[in-house]
Amino acid sequence: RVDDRDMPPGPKGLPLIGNVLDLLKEDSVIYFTRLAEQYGPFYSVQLGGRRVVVLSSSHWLNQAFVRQGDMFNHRPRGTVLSFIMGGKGIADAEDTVWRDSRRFTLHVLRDFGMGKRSVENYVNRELQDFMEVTQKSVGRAYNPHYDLATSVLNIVWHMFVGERFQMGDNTLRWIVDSLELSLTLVEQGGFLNYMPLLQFIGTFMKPRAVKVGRNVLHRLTYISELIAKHKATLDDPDRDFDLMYEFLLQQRKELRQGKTDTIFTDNQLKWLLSDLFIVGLDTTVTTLRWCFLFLVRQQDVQRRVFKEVEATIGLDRQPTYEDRLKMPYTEAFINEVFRFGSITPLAVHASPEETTLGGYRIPKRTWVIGNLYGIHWDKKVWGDPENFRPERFLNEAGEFVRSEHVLPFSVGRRNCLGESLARIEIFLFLTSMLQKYEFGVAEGFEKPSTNFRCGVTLNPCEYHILLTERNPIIMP
Ligand code: HEM
Repeated sequence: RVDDRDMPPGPKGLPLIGNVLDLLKEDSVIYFTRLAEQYGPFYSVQLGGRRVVVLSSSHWLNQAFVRQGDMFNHRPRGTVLSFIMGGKGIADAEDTVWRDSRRFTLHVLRDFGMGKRSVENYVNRELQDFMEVTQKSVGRAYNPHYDLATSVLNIVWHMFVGERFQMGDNTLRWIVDSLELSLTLVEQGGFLNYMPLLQFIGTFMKPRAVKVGRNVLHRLTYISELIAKHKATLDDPDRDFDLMYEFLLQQRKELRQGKTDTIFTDNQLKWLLSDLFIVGLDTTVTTLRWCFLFLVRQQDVQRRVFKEVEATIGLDRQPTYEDRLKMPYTEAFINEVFRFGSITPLAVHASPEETTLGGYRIPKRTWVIGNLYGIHWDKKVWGDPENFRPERFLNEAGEFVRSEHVLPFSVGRRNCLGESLARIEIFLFLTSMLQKYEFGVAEGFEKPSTNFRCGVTLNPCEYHILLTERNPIIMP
C-alpha cells in the first residue's frame, strides 16, 4: 500500500490500482484538470502503485519549481521514457550530468545571439526555402505539417551540427520521420505510466517500437559520423560555429587538464544532441500548426494580425523579432495560442529527497506534475478558456498585457532552455507567412478542428488549408 500519510489531499481510489482506470476513460490532461476543479490546484492522486502530486496553478508551480526548485528538479524513474533515455542527454538527466549539460547548452545558445550567428539569420535562411515550397501549394488543399517540420529541424540542425539540407532531401526526411515517430511511442501522463509491467509490454509490443529502436541507433550512428568529421576539422580556421564544435573544444580542454569525471564525452554529446532535436522539433512545429489552425478558423483574428503586420512591417521587407514590440495584437495572438494549445501540457518532475510543500509531506521520488494545461484552462482565471480570444491579453489602450498564468515553457531550474529560440521561430514564421498568404478553408475539407491528440505534446489533428497569395506575381 502506498504510504500517503500527510500527503496533499485527493482521491484515493481502489486498493492497489488507485484511480488509474480513470485514465482509460479520458486524457490525463483533462483528468488532472477536472480533479483540480474538485480538489483545488494542489492535490495528490493515487495512480497504480504511486501517489502523484499535481500542481495546477501558477502559485504552486512557482512555489515548487522556483522557490523550492532544488527539491523538485529530478525526473520520474521506472518509466519507458526514462528507460529509453537512461538519464543521459539533458531532458531526462539528473544531478551533475543534467546540471553541466544544461549550463553548457545555455552558454552556447547565448552565443548564438549576435551578428552573423544570430538566431534570426538561421531562421530566415530556412524561411526562404519554406516560402518556396509553400508557393507550390498555393490554391490547393495543403497540409503544412511536413514542410514545417523539415524547416524547423533544419534550423536546429544547422545551429547544432553545422549541416543544412535541401528541402526534400532524403536524409532530412528520414531524420524528421524518426524524431516525430519517437514521440508517438510514449504517452507522458497516461494510463500506462502507472502500470510498470504493462507499460513495458504495452509500449514495446507496439509495431512501431522496433522501428523507433532502429531509428535511435541509426540516429546515434549518424551523429557519431558527424562527431568524427568535426574532430577532423576542429582546428580549421575557416570552420563555422556550432554546438558540436563548442562541445569538442571543451572536451579537449578538459582532457588536457587531465579531468576524468566530466560530461564532455562523445557518448554524452550524442545523447545531448538527440535530446535537443527531439524536444526542439515537435514543440515548435506543433505551436506553428496551432497558429495556422486559428488563422483559418477565425478569419476576424487573421485579419487583425495581418493588418498589424501590414501597418508595422509592411509587405516588402523581412520581419525582425524586434518588430513584435510594436505589435500587441500579434503578441496577444501568440500568447493565446500558447494558452489554448498548451503545447507541452505536463511538466513532470520528481523529488530527489523527502521534503514538504505547503506543509504536506512529499516522499522521496514522488512524481510532481506541473499541469500547465490545467493552468491555461482554469475557468476561475480565464472565465471562458474554451474560446480562442487574443483580446484577453490586451488592455483598454490596446496594449499587450502579459499574464502570469501563461507558462508554456514552465518555470524554475528545469524550464525550457529553448524558449528564446522558439519564440523567434514562431514570430518570424507567423508574420512572414501572413505577409505573403491569406489562410482559408480548403475546398472539400472542414475547418480544422481544435480536437487534439495527447502525447508528450498536445497535437491538433492533421488538417488541410488553402493558401492564397496576397500579391500574386503576374507572369508575363
Ligand atoms: C514552442 C516551443 C516549445 C515549448 C512550448 C517548450 C516547452 C517546454 C517545457 C514545458 C519543458 C519542460 C519544463 C519542465 O520540466 O519544467 C521543456 C523542456 C525543455 N526544452 Fe522546450 N519547449 C519548446 C521548444 C524548445 C526548443 C526549440 C528547444 C531547443 C532546441 C527546447 C529545449 C528544451 C530542453 C533541453 C528541455 C529540458 C530542460 C531540462 O530538463 O532541464 N525546447 N520545454
